[in-house]
Amino acid sequence: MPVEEFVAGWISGAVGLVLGHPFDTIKVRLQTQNTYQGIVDCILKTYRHESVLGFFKGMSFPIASVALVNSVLFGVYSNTLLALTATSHQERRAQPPSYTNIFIAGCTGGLLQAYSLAPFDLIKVRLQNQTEPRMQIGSSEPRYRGPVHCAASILREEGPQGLFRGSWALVLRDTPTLGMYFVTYEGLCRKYTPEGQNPSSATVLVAGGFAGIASWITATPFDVIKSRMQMDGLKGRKYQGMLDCMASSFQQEGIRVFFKGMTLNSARAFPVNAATFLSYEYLLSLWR
Ligand SMILES: C[N+](C)(C)CCCC[C@H](N)C(=O)O
Repeated sequence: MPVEEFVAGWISGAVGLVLGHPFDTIKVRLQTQNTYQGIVDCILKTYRHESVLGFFKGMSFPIASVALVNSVLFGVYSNTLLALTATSHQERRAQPPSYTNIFIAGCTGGLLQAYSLAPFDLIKVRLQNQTEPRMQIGSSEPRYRGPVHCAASILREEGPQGLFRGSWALVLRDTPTLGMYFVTYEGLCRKYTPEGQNPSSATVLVAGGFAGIASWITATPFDVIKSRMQMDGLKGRKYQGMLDCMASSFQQEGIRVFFKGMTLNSARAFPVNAATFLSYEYLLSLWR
């Protein structure tokens, strides 16, 4: 089993993650809190109230877990393709796998990454939604003191299944859209690369960026539901389950609710996934 794929997935994910975190925080706040007028308002309020640090809330767990999550995604993807087509990463330029196989492998990677991501993503979202400024004497204490305290409190108050709140929505968000992610990436690389050659760095950047945008645009409706399910349970239960969350969000806010955070998801997706794929391809070419 090609171990390099797992390691390359990890490092490249971490690079992308730091770049994209401020976008992510604003998005999560817009999806789950109704106190902001829009993107600019949310950025200004966050900055005034919490300084630059506010944008980086909840980042430590994603950094720690991206090793697991991204190595699962890229590792499972590549090894599923290996099982389906009997080609390794290096052989795939000469013998390109079919888009159906790429899609199946991407969905498999997506399904497994969603499960490994669920508890870390939940903690991230809970911390991102704490708007208390950090390290100010006399200001009100936030509910969670940090990621470990957050995890421990959820475990104590809601039991182990509490850590997987929203994971159904997360699985639905990630499975088909990660299939699409790899199909878009491969498709664009093939289109702009002469046959049998490796794609140039510019091609990898652009293909990675657009793969990110395509998959995030389609993932946004379930992303909203996922974030709301994850915040539910904090102050009692508002939703009976995922379907109830969808129905009541729709009733209260109309169809627009499913597109909350779409602009930010797409803006974040380009740099994050361009950096992710570039470092991924670069690392794999080093280890060849
Ligand atoms: C499938 N969906 C678009 C939801 C996630 C795609 C994940 C790709 C990358 N780790 C990122 O954070 O952008």
